[in-house]
Amino acid sequence: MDLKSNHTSPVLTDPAPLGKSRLGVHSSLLTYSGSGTAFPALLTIPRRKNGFLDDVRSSSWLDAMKSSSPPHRKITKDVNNDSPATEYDIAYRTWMVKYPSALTSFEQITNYAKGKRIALFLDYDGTLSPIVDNPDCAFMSDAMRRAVRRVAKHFPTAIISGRSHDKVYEFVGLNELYYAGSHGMDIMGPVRQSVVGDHRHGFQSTDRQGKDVNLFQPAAEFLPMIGEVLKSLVETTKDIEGAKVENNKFCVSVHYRNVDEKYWAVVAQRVHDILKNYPRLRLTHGRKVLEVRPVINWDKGKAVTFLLESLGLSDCEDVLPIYIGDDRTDEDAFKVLREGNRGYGILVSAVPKESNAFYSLRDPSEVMEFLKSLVIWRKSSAL
Ligand SMILES: O=P(O)(O)OC[C@H]1O[C@H](O[C@H]2O[C@H](CO)[C@@H](O)[C@H](O)[C@H]2O)[C@H](O)[C@@H](O)[C@@H]1O
Repeated sequence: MDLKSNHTSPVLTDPAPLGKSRLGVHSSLLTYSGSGTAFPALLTIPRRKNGFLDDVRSSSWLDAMKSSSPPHRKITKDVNNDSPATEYDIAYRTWMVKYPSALTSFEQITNYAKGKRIALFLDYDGTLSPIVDNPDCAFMSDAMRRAVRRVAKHFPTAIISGRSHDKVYEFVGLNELYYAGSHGMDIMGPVRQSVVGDHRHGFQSTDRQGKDVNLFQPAAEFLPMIGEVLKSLVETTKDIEGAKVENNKFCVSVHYRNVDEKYWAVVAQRVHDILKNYPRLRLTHGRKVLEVRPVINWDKGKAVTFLLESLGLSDCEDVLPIYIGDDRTDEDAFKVLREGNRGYGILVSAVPKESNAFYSLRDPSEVMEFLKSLVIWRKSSAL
């Protein structure tokens, strides 16, 4: 694949081929065992001549869909309490040896942060707001909003979300932050002439308060294509009960959280069939969501690098970026921080999973506790 290595253009010149590498789909098909009557009357089953649903019936595809958002489990927090530790508790605690809690390791983190400027990057869904069935109702609590507002007073803070920029701003509603929507493909950052000049996708604008800002939209040319695909996806999933298509401006999310598991393969197949016609778009798995996005060399990791540059905080020994996120797409940011030995990724997860993060937090309530602790630490260290 020939990437334009020039930092100014993240657009791929040679679209990735359809198939395994692009869609994560294996060619080995599982037999479609259900009959037409197993589906609701409204649902048209995409059938192939050989009686198989192709591609997406592969076990890896469905496994990825199933494992994309494990059910929340209660962890026995207190090691000394009376209830016996379950196998799951033990597995989680073992996992935490590798990814220690950012709360219990707080002193270690702040010791390292002494004399450094912390830059904070936060994912939204599953990090600042709990995962809920209806994506339109993923509100963050007032207490969390206060915690984010306070932390942003002390450290430059940005939200990097898969949602559209406008939607995530609507949920968070704080003007003291920087926002990057569409997995970092729609960034509103501080004005720094050199950064705009360096990037052909950047331009100056004003924010909601009339303040000068830099906008960076590396996938701008994909807007018409995304609009077209959005329409097709809405149309093709409209008869699947519970399926929901969300417009994230430069990306499209197809939610299957509320679809009966028996029909997940149908959702995947329909999405796959549409995307066959769009080699410049790719599909990634989020938490019970299929995310359609442009094939460009840009992700949350690149967005972190871009924002650090915009904030004048890149290549500074005295800067410690901390990124907190729960999703697969956050791994790109964790990786950038880990590989560059630049800062800490903190994975929000209640279940053990492999990650490029250094630390972990169990859920948004622990994220809030961590943010509050940062503020207390900063205030006390300023005395
Ligand atoms: O990068 P993020 O801010 O984490 O956004 C990723 C996706 O988050 C949202 O979906 C997820 O949260 C929903 C609300 O809790 C939940 O219903 C859904 O199952 C999750 O996948 C958002 O709706 C997507 O568009 C984002 O891509």
